[in-house]
Amino acid sequence: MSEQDPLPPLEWDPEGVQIQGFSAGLYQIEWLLVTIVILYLVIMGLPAEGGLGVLVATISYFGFSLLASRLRFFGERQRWLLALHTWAMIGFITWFLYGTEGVTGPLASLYLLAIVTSALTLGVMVTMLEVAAIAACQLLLLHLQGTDILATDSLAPVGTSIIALLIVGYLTAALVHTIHLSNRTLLKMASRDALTGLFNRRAFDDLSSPIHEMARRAQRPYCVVVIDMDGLKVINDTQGHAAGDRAILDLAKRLQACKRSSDLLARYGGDEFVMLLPDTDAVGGKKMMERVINARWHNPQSISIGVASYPEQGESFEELVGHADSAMYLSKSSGGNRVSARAAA
Ligand SMILES: Nc1nc2c(ncn2[C@@H]2O[C@H](COP(=O)(O)OP(=O)(O)OP(=O)(O)O)[C@@H](O)[C@H]2O)c(=O)[nH]1
Repeated sequence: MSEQDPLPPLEWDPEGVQIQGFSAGLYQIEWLLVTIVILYLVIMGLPAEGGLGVLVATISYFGFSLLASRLRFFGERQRWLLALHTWAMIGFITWFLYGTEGVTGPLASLYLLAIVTSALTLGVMVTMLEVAAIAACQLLLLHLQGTDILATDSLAPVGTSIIALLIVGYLTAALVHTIHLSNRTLLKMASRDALTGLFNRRAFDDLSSPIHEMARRAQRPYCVVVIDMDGLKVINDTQGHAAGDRAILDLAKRLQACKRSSDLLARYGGDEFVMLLPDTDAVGGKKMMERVINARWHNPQSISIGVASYPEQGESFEELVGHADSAMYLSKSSGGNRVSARAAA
């Protein structure tokens, strides 16, 4: 049996959670944009020329944003939906500036809302692409206003606003990237056991909950297994704590090498490990753990194992952990290095 990397893949998706969490903020930004536009129109009045177009665009954009928030687009955590929102924002702002002839005025800073939204969620590349698109839109608007876009005087205000967008977009995207990296590190630290690199108890309990839910819905079995090392205290006392640590790490590697990729393994604390075997009934779970006991392994530690299976031996995950733990103590009191299964409830 070959030894494998004891680190299972990180199964959470912090980026996806971040995108989903941002959806509420996105609607606030969109409504802020609509509020500013409506306030402007109330104070300044509709432009004499093209006023109807501006009004229709504002109402359509507000409708789009409202519909998107009601339909809960971001339940799927998809980036392209966010990109669609930012491009729609840029389109609406461009149309509004066209209608109000405000391309060189303070209203051009509305583009910041789209750029910040994009930088927070879509990364540097997309944000820079959007800045370039905004520059093209501004030049087009100047051209449509009859300005010579090659003249230095007309390029200066566009250049100033584009540089501001570049700085804000780049810095925001870079900061978000750094925060994202540190979130990953924190998540890893919070979900892994430092000695073995396996999931810790908190992560195991969190990851088990959807597996239990799926098994309940599909009426499929699964097994919870508790594994406890025999005699670790003696190793610690006679060979030192470092030898005890090595024994724990070695058992982690052995369990990792014996399990299937779909099985969940964690260090529950001290010398206790826990496994969840999806789609496995009581007979299969016991057989699998007997294979672990009998696996050819250099210097194998004696271990006591308890197995409890869903749904025969418990309706809830917590109940199964309790039963697997009692079965493990049965193995220990019977001499150790064996597997016991909880009798059907
Ligand atoms: N080296 C080391 N020892 C640990 C670690 N965590 C817990 N222990 C020690 O492991 C020992 C576990 O003691 P017990 O629960 O009596 O387990 P045991 O000696 O294996 O005895 P039985 O479980 O009854 O077979 C304690 O002495 C703990 O201090 C660890 O990370 N490293």
